Amino acid sequence: MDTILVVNAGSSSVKFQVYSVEGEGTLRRQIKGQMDGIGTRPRLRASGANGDSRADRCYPIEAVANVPAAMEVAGDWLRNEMQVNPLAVGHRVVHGGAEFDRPVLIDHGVVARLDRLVPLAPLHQPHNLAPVRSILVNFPKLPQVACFDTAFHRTHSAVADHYAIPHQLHSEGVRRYGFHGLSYEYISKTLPQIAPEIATRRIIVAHLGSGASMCAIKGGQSVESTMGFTALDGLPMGTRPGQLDPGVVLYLMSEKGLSAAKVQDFLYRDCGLKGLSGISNDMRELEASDSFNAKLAIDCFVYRIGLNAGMLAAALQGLDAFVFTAGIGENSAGIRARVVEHLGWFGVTLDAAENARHARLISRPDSAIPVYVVPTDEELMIAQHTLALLMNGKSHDSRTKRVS
Ligand SMILES: Nc1ncnc2c1ncn2[C@@H]1O[C@H](COP(=O)(O)OP(=O)(O)O)[C@@H](O)[C@H]1O
Ligand SMILES: CC(=O)OP(=O)(O)O
Ligand SMILES: [Mg+2]
Repeated sequence: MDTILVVNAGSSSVKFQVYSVEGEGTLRRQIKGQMDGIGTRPRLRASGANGDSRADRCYPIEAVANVPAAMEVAGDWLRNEMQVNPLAVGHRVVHGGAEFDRPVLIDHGVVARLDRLVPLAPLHQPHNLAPVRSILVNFPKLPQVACFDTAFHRTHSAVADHYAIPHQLHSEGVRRYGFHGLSYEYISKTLPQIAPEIATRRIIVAHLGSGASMCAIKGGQSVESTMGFTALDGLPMGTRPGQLDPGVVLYLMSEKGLSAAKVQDFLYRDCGLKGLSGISNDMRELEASDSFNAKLAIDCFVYRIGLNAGMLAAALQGLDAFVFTAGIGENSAGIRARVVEHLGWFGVTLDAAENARHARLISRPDSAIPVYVVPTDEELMIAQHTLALLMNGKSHDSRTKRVS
């Protein structure tokens, strides 16, 4: 069977899918799995084509302490127990910089150019590139495709993409890229089937996972994102602070004597829900906790989502729908209810029963706008892009290029 393997390394999980390639270039999912809870409660779960369980294994925290360890466990399982021997591999690569505005076939030159972006995504890019390199060495003939989190946001206006800093820095690439683009692309492509009446209108999508961001989408295209140059900006995340006065960074360096490397580590690993709560970066643990600081962390998280919704509604000049997705957005009825409360000023009302059962539409009929829960599928986007590049030598979606 001809298959495509998709690898998606996030900040707290490694997700993978295997698709068979059938007649006329149709993709059929054969295996879907993930190792999540990395660093807290590592668990490998995978299912087959019919949703049948293929694996459900918990690991001691020290056995899967980080993303590379998770990748190794998942890779061994796919090779040795599932005998996966793919035709091509599609990778999520978080940062495509100014150069990569669409998926690309990988060679050594591409890897070298993507390697230069490691400082702009230190929590992800090294993990994204590690399997790419290992496959290039061990299976040099196996086609590999890189699909970027940043690409979907290349439709932003020049105004949205500029920081108010001297133009020279913008030309060098210091600009607002935005991330989670594969997830937003999937939602944007899926909405015409599930909610055609709003699909081309003004939508905020809240991708609330270990990394979290929100995207303003109009006419199916990204117009604004809460994330910028790096995946540090915007909402508080599992271990990242989100929006932070740059003065705090100066203070850490000049008054606390932290080196640039220490500040980087601090901002990517010690802040966000973990830093605020002092307990965990994992929303499940915070929701289960009675601690004052766990509650504070959740309060800050939902408050900032509310604030950023106002900002994105301004970018869209109105709002026609709100969509929740990713680990927290898809699974936590409690957080969704709290966020909708913050949208109450706008006339948004929640159907508590539908929210509790994770229905697709969770707002009441009298709500000012509908609120949806749409499970994301970054891996399907990657598989489609990978197949399109294999078949045509071009990307699945040649998006309108930004004019700037
Ligand atoms: N049932 C749940 N309730 C609350 N939070 C959940 C639930 N399931 C997953 N999550 C949260 O989702 C987050 C992981 O989301 P995910 O989108 O998989 O992140 P990433 O891709 O960045 O690793 C974690 O904070 C986890 O606690
Ligand atoms: C860009 C980013 O934050 O990704 P993730 O949510 O997968 O960590
Ligand atoms: Mg993710």
